[in-house]
Amino acid sequence: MEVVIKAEKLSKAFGDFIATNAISFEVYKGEIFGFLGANGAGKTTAIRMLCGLSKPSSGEATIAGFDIYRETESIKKNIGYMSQKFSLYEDLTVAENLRFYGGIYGLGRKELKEASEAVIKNLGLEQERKKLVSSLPLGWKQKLAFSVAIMHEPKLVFLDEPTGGVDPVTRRQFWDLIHQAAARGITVFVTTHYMDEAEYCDRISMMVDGEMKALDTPRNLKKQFGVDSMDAVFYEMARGAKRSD
Ligand SMILES: Nc1ncnc2c1ncn2[C@@H]1O[C@H](COP(=O)(O)OP(=O)(O)OP(=O)(O)O)[C@@H](O)[C@H]1O
Repeated sequence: MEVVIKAEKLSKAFGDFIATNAISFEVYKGEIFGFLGANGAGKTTAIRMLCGLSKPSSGEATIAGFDIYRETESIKKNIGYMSQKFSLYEDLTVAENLRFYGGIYGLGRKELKEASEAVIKNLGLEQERKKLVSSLPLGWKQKLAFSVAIMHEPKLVFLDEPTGGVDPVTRRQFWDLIHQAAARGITVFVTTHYMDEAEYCDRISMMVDGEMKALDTPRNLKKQFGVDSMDAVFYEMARGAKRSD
């Protein structure tokens, strides 16, 4: 299996406080990897290091084979990123947003046109292409934002609570898009607070107080804890946590 993320004892301290404490794990090509943990568990800090945005205090990691200390430019070209706070330009149309971001990702004219058409068709936005993004429902904006984040076919996409605030049906549709991307070989690294979503991941890791306390398939984790839902696994893991953010 091709390793897309490899982290070894990756740590980040802010003064005396260790936000992320010696986490080690691997994520494979095309895998949907859930990165769970209560607020303040250290997820965002870890993602920032993996994207090459923040220098670790210690430890090693590679993303698509590139070193997170020395090859951050190559990492940026090979990843996509979307968070709940990531917003498209509300005062640009759907088509203009696609053109704008495609340009930033360095797509050529022909590639950009093809990729934009593919997104519009896949999301069924043919009638909306000339509408301002501000006029779209939140769920559509999120689906569009995700599609934009993978327009350049990155090896890996980071999704930081991508579905916050939308209803279960729309979340389900969003996850269909995630599965499509993974089936094309894009690795998906996703944080969520929704435990129904955790069930859709191939493997789940659980961060507690900066440490990675569990890493397995949802099925094995439920078995390990003798419970029948990811909700119960999460509760069992998080209830001993000291941090409350
Ligand atoms: N720049 C910083 N300086 C000091 N402390 C920080 C800094 N960034 C994060 N922290 C602390 O590190 C801990 C982990 O924060 P982090 O944002 O990584 O958690 P998280 O798991 O992503 O939580 P959330 O789900 O709320 O985003 C928190 O206690 C936070 O206050």
